[in-house]
Amino acid sequence: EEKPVDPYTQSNANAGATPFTGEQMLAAFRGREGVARIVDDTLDRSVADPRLTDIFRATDMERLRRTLKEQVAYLLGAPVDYTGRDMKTTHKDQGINTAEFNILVEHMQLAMDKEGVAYRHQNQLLAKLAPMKRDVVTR
Ligand code: HEM
Repeated sequence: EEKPVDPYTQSNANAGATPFTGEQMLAAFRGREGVARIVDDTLDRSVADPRLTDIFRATDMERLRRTLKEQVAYLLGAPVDYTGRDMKTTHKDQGINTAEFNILVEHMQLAMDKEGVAYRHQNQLLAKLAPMKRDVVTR
């Protein structure tokens, strides 16, 4: 069961970028089921990584898995709303540095490889996520 969070205004703008148009990108990620597998695998790898374990110690993983799946599906053009918080509010007290940001991206690349997502499509998603670094990295 998810833990309650402080009230916030729900908006797709909280996803931090505008989605791809058309159905091609979502198809390249094997649809919402592929996205779910990629997010679960990325988070499994991240939580198990001794370089990141401490960061996720207090995290409601059930909520993170749900909202990250929504966010990625939304950005890939799926007809779904992102119901999570914005990237700046979410990460402001996490103390994440650039090295840790890059490690999580590497885990996501491995997860996308495992799902069989072509590099061209992987890079298109990563290019959309990259500018969020300024809201995620605080030290
Ligand atoms: C562009 C990259 C990233 C995206 C798109 C992203 C996305 C998200 C989302 C959607 C949430 C949940 C929002 C909510 O609860 O409403 C979240 C929370 C969180 N993220 Fe990220 N994240 C990114 C990078 C990172 C990195 C690099 C780390 C650590 C290495 C990280 C650690 C966390 C933690 C610990 C939480 C839970 C915060 C809490 O417990 O309140 N994130 N992230």
